Amino acid sequence: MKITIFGTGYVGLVTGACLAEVGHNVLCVDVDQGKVERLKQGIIPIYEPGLEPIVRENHASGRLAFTTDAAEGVAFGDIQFIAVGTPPDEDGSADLQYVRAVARSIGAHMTTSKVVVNKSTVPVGTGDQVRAEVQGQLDQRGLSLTFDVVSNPEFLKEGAAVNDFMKPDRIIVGTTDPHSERLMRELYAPFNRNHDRMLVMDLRSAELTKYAANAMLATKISFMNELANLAERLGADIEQVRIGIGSDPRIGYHFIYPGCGYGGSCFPKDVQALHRTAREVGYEATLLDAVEAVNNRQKSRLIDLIQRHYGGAAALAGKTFALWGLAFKPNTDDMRAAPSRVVMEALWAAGARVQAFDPEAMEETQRIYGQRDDLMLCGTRDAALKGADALIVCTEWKSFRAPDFALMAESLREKTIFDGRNVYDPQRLAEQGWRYYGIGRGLSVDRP
Ligand SMILES: NC(=O)C1=CN([C@@H]2O[C@H](COP(=O)(O)OP(=O)(O)OC[C@H]3O[C@@H](n4cnc5c(N)ncnc54)[C@H](O)[C@@H]3O)[C@@H](O)[C@H]2O)C=CC1
Ligand SMILES: O=C(O)[C@H]1O[C@H](OP(=O)(O)OP(=O)(O)OC[C@H]2O[C@@H](n3ccc(=O)[nH]c3=O)[C@H](O)[C@@H]2O)[C@H](O)[C@@H](O)[C@@H]1O
Repeated sequence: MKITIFGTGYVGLVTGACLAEVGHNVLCVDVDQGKVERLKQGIIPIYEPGLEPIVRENHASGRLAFTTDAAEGVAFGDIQFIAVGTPPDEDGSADLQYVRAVARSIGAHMTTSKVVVNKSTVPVGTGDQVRAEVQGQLDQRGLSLTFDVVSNPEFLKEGAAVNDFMKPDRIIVGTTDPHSERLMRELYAPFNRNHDRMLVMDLRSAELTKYAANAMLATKISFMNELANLAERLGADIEQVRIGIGSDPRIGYHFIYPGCGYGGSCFPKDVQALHRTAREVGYEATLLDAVEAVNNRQKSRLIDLIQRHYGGAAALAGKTFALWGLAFKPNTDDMRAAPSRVVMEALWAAGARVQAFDPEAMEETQRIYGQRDDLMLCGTRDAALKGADALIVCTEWKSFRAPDFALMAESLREKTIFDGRNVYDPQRLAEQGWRYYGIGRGLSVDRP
């Protein structure tokens, strides 16, 4: 099939590459000329495991092409995917300007029937707006062409995007039109061989399913972080509690890791946007409000622990901290809403210096913060420790899991670790003379 995808970000590029990989012909359109030029040369703008080879191979085979020309894009695909950003507006609602702009482009250029598939995460009712934008352009051109608007939200995770797309848990398709459903079944047939993963529903339900999934996942995390803070005060260890509750199949072990808060481009913005949508229809979503508030507080948890250890914010001036993990999670270079940023910025505000290392997000950190006297980007994990007062872990990259603690003790000025992801064993470290602070590990810290 011939597919056009508007937007070559995490979702658009992964979708394009994976659809081409199974044999479809894909044209990706982006307004960012530099990005399109780099993609044509096989340069991938993001770090995403497994993405580069499939982009290169399918581009070379001619099944995956890139352009900035919207008219060319609209002419190409029977299916027109919208996969552009929906960032938060000032009031927390989703900013739909990019989605609307693509819908207008489609209406402005189409000359034959199309199925417009929205993959961006959008508030309930956006499908109607997309339909109105396309129709508005057709009306202006005096054309009467048939088209359908389908919702097909994406559930991939950064860092595992290719695998998630190739082996989806479910494929949500929001349409009541039989022709669109047939087309979507044909499109996704290669991903649907083992058993039927396609769930067809009305468009509004599909739009809400996406927010419901992200809000539920964010709720699990905030719940665990709330419990972690409680465990700390009660002298319990949240890691034991996590395992204890995870063994109940109704709860499960997945996605209940406490930490220094959830980040990334989606949970923070989607929880906010759903909260905003609720308000618009006269419903106060108390739970969503709490999920967000707990997360915002959690991102400062490491700073609270650090201040407590040193006896207040003023005592941080002149100190140097080694910081491992800048990306908002492992296996990505994405730093959008990363907890590390809250930690670094608070340390700088208190007059401390940071020696940071991340396996993939160093360039992104440089791009965001530029050159600063109080930030040293170090080439290796171990180099970041040299002469620092203590270590802070913000992201649980695999290579941080089993460091040589004896060697670390020689590099650091004090044997102190602030572990925002509970990677290490407090008992073992205590035996080796370390001062260890984790999240919700009441046994390892002085109780207030
Ligand atoms: N990042 C993720 O892991 C996931 C994101 N989503 C959702 O998917 C949507 C896209 O997210 P990302 O891929 O992360 O965004 P992104 O910000 O990485 O990429 C968006 C791309 O769209 C391009 N663009 C903007 N206007 C355009 C236009 N008129 N025509 C063509 N291209 C245009 C931008 O230049 C950019 O390259 C969002 O709604 C997001 O919430 C959904 C699931 C996972
Ligand atoms: O809509 C989206 O964009 C995507 O958002 C999330 O994916 P992503 O943000 O890439 O990453 P996650 O693995 O979900 O992690 C999000 C944040 O939660 C944190 N987290 C995750 C799991 C956990 O148990 N505890 C925890 O603190 C991570 O450290 C990270 O900061 C969802 O998992 C995807 O299904 C969804 O498609």
